[in-house]
Amino acid sequence: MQNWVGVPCDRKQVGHHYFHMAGEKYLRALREAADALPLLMPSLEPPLDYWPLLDRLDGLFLTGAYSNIEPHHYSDEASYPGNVHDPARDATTLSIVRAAVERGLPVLAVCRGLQEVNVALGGSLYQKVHEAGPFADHRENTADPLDVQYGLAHPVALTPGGILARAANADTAMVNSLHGQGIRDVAPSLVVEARAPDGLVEAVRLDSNKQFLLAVQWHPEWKVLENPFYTQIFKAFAEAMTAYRQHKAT
Ligand SMILES: N[C@@H](CCC(=O)NCCCC(=O)O)C(=O)O
Repeated sequence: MQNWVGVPCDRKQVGHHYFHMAGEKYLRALREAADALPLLMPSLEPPLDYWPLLDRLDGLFLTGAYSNIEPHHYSDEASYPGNVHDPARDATTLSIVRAAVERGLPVLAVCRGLQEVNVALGGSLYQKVHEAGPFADHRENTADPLDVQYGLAHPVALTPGGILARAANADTAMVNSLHGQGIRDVAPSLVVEARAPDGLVEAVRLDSNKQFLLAVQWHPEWKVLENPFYTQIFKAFAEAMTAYRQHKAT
């Protein structure tokens, strides 16, 4: 049986109207590397009541997005001028992450998704990693061709015994890098799964062996089947969803 994965949408204006959308590369990766059925979840405001749907899902997947979480969700700092926000997505994802954790639903989160997981569970973010202390600039050069933007950019050190060290079968891996924000304080219920050479937290998991929740700052969905490490991340998510579905049925 195929696993059903909920994918919260971005809310974006196209022309005169608002649309609810998710990037196709994420949906394809879920189908091709996790053999899952992705189901889009609109981000209306106020948020829809997704509690009954969560009973039917086998997993939750949080995509990346160009928008940034509004800082009032994690600090009293003002947002900087020109910062792009999506308050409808914030309202949807922050509550769904907490609901998913409450019920043990497997979660895989990418880039903005990692930032949402950390904020939903009580952590905080740097609004501009490249202006915060010792960190490198983790942003892509938007003038580069896409294959360069999403190409391997730096190594990450993987926590021994973690989900990612198992997926890579190694203690380091190369990843891409396309983000301006990043984790400042790790949420109390999360542990670090990977760090960049400058010390920035690049991946976290739930500090409990009872539930699969993995969040990564890079983009494993990019050409997922061409990169064995990226493929294994989606396979680990698929295995967790199957185990969860089978347990639900008993
Ligand atoms: N805006 C945040 C998150 C970055 C991110 O998720 N980028 C994704 C871009 C589009 C895509 O590939 O889906 C930040 O800058 O930190």
